[in-house]
Amino acid sequence: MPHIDFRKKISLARPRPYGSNLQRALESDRGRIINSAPIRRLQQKTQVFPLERNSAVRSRLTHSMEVQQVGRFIVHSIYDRLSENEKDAYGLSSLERAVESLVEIACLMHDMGNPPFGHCGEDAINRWFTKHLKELAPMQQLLQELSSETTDPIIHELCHFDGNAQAIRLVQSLHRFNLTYSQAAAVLKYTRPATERADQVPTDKNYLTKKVGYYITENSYVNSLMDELEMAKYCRHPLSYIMEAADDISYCLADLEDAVEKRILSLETLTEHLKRTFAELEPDNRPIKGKHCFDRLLDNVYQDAQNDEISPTHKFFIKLRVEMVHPLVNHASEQFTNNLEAVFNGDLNRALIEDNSQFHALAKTFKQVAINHVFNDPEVENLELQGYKIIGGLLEEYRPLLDLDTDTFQKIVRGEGRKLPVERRLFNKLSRKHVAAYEIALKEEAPVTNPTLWEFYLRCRLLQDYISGMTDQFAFDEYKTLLVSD
Ligand SMILES: Nc1nc2c(ncn2[C@H]2C[C@H](O)[C@@H](COP(=O)(O)OP(=O)(O)OP(=O)(O)O)O2)c(=O)[nH]1
Ligand SMILES: [Mg+2]
Repeated sequence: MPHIDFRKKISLARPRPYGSNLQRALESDRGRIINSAPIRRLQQKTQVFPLERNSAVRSRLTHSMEVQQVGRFIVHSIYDRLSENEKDAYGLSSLERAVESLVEIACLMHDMGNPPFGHCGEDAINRWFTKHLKELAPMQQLLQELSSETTDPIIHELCHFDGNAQAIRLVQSLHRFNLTYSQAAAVLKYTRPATERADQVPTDKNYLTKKVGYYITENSYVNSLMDELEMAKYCRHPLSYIMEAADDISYCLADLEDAVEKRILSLETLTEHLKRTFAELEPDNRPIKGKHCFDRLLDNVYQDAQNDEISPTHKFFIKLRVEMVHPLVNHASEQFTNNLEAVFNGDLNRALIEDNSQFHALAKTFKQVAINHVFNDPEVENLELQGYKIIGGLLEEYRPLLDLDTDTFQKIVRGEGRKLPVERRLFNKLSRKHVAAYEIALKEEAPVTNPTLWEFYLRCRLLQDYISGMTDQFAFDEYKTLLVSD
């Protein structure tokens, strides 16, 4: 086995270096993230149910805290699995606290770039740009002047807004958190630059690149991070696999618990759906390592819950979590150590728990039941349609800013837009932080040679930053305010 030394992947290096103690550096990363506005905003962002008023139902923040807990658990399980000699050989002996902290904070951060209204928020941004980008006045002009080789990657990128790429942008360009590269790399879930199409990437990296990972504005940052941590092109940081597994394990159960809390499913129908779906995926229904087979296990959990006089639902999910989280965590940690070389190199082209095992079938069962019986609930779909309307409507309202030519927009930025009363007022509503990032990027060396294209790209990004940074409630309120006359 080639040399595996985790000290190469877990280090003090950061864009603006300081200090010499790894533990203190990571404490400082923790502090900056926990005290940050993007983390606080997760409390009003959709996990599954948009604009949810029932506070017992998960927001992205409560979900992220649960992911943190599972992430920690996987780290402990990995360390328990390795002998002292192995830990020494892999450079992991003195890194347990560091790994635990990096994973916990990566888990807390993993959704911070997600827009309001969850999945449909991302989709709504991309639908709007796909439909309208080429109609915007500056783009029409650029399409006439420049070759498609120059414009295509930029168009591709602006039509592929992604919450994961936005998290990297928040870390580097919008908040300048100056995190250790190791901390940021643990959140870098996909490794494809947004200017590249999925079919341009080698097939042995197709999972790692199935979605865009980072934008052109963070390209040089990600290149430095990859150099510093010896990550090859399209490869990941090993700890990102743990963050991903913790997310998968957490939400597959939590989404169903929320559905029961919202009375979309009863415990009885949920139990039936789970049994039926698992039987389709695993017809031989073998006992789950050291436990009963899934049917029997579910029956026991269900019966126990019925005997609880105060809260059968609470009891059901506590028991189900105990029964499911342990095997799934053990499986994730086993996959991590069994595939240590590929995980270390970041070229394991799949998620840890997605290995066609019985555990994979378990996680898939929970996700499948949510897809078939929760996400398509009429109430959820109605709220999502509202989400589409709100995001699309907001972008439409801000469209006048994207129709201006560079010089006119620059006048507004300089406060000289008196003759453009609507555009000036719209501009004044944008976040100063986002505008500052736009202005800084314009002063720095441009990765795109045509200055008009680059400015227009940054202006579109500015709008995407603003809209995606909103909470569900803020987006809804803004929409009502701006469309008051309609
Ligand atoms: N309402 C609704 N929720 C969904 C749908 N599909 C997935 N979800 C939920 C399941 C999870 O709680 C959560 C996952 O959110 P993410 O946007 O982070 O997706 P995921 O982590 O699977 O993908 P990623 O690789 O991070 O882009 O969204 C859907 O079609 N409708
Ligand atoms: Mg995600």
